[in-house]
Amino acid sequence: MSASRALLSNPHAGASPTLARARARLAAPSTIPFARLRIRSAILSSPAAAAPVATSEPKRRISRTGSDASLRPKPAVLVAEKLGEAGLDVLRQFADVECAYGMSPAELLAKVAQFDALIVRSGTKVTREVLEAGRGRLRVVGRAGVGIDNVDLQAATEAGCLVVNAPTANTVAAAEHGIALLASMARNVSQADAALKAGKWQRTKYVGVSLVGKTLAIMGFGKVGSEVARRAKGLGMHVIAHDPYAPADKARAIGADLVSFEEAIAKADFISIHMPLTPTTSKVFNDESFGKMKTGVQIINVARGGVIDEDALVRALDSGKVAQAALDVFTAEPPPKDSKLVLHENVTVTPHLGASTVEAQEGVAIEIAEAVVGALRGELSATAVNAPMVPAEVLSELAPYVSLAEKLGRLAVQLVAGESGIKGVKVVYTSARDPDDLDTRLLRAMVTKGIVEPVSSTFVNLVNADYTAKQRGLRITEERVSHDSATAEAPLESIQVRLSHVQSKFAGAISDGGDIVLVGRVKYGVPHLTVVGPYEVDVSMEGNLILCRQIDQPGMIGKVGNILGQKNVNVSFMSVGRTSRGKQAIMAIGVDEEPEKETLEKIGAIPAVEEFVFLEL
Ligand SMILES: NC(=O)c1ccc[n+]([C@@H]2O[C@H](COP(=O)([O-])OP(=O)(O)OC[C@H]3O[C@@H](n4cnc5c(N)ncnc54)[C@H](O)[C@@H]3O)[C@@H](O)[C@H]2O)c1
Ligand SMILES: O=C(O)[C@H](O)COP(=O)(O)O
Repeated sequence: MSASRALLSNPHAGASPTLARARARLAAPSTIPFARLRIRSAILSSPAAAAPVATSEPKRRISRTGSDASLRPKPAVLVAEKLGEAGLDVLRQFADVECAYGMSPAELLAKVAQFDALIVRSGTKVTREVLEAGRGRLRVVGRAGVGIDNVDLQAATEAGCLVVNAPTANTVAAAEHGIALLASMARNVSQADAALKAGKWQRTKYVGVSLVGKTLAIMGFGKVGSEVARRAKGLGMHVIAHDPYAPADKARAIGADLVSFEEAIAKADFISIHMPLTPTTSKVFNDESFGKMKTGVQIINVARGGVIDEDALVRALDSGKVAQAALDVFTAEPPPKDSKLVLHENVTVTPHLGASTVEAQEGVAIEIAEAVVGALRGELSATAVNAPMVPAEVLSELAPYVSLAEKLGRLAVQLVAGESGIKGVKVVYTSARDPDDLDTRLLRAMVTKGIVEPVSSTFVNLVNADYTAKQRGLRITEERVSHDSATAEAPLESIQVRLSHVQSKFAGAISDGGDIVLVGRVKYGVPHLTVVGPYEVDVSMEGNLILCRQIDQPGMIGKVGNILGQKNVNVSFMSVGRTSRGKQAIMAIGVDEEPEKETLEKIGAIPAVEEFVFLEL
């Protein structure tokens, strides 16, 4: 069995022979490059043992953890924002803890190199500079909360620094804050309160609207959104939800109907936003979407400010299209003092208080403290959001398959129709290798990454993939098919990703069994897409892809190529697959850049073309 396989084995199985071998290899510094040893040490070994302190190391405080470890310094943890006492207690049992709240960026930069771990909330920017300054010592960043948009994950990964968060402990607090804003906004509580304190008794001016029987649209049906839905049902509201990736049965169980974005915003009396800030959701609430809402709609946002175009919201409030908004989060935090949005008379604001309850802060503090201590001990973390821990030789063999697995997942999720939730994912590996010689955990993780990351703020890696899939109700099953080949040189022949019983925005991707099916293989080290639904194609998975289903007839390649060529869109690959001559065919076209909407529409307007879809790889 190869060493690479050993390192992909279950890390929790401490006594397993594979892990023992992996550890033995790592314990032999003469054969392991230092960088790899350091990466590994962040996951499995005791940090102090794995990274002995050089005598020249500056400012390292030495305190003793007991006779057994009398030569080991305790790790040092810097807590940069208010953390609950229960969490601090957990940390203090293991590490030297310094709480330095309210540091300026310069103070943080000056201090960070003295610590093994840094804990922040959303108010501290953990920038590339901070991570560079901590390089060599800082090994863990703990985000005491969900959103990690204030941590430069790429820089952390490059610096070999593990980032962990606390994704569950503040869910209920955020949901309760959403409900508080909903009720308070509907009854003008903040405006009436301010007026009365200014001496005005205005009973007629502040007549509110009732919640019972009204339609609430939950935009983003994840942890917080589904808890808001539960509570709104209790208030007698009719709840609809939009989340293209949420399981429909979870929504049904709560009594919410999953609908399209358009339907949700058109039908809602109240809209509550709970989607993460991603390139797709950035400013998704804009002039166009406000225009499609009911006049007098009321909007709550406790997710991230950037999902709303704030200037457009001011315009919608001024015109009366949006009657009121209640906002806990802003594009810039804190927002400018003269922000028209914050000062608008029909807007209720709170300073990012969603997670700020006594209970949530204690819960988050414990959740993050345990995650940070575990990471410092070198254990695998269920809430790691990055983890550069696959050794080089494993990656060099699996790298193209890792990329293939992620790209198949990424393509598959983009083929899912807006209203349908993903229920089950099946990954089929065809390989000539003995099953024991192929650990598919990394590949499965990458399929999950491909499916989840385009639609969420979650970062998926080898450590947190299964956890993430479970959290999202994604059932991933795997099957191995033996490939009768003379050589087992290549680890895999092909990978198939199958999304069961979903609707697709591209009917050609649906196989006979009603599933979205994609198959890919590695050719000359490059991932290729080889099957879409029932069609065989062969297209390199680089850049972007246009899939086009048409009646099989001569001249189609020329027509499509011409349209793209006229618009200077470079075609990298083109492949046609068909079920039988003269019937339907699929054209897979690799393009270097995204064609303009009109160019794609021209392709769609070719009479023989039945459907097309543009996909980002
Ligand atoms: N105000 C606060 O203090 C506070 C507290 C907790 C969470 N949050 C924020 O709330 C948001 C949700 O948190 P969560 O823990 O529920 O996350 P989550 O990942 O559990 O849920 C997010 C949901 O949004 C869905 N989604 C992704 N793209 C979408 C799209 N284009 N349209 C509709 N839905 C889409 C995802 O499928 C997922 O189900 C995050 O941005 C988080 O940072 C804020
Ligand atoms: O993402 C989160 O967890 C919330 O936005 C809370 O942020 P906070 O920890 O700064 O309150």
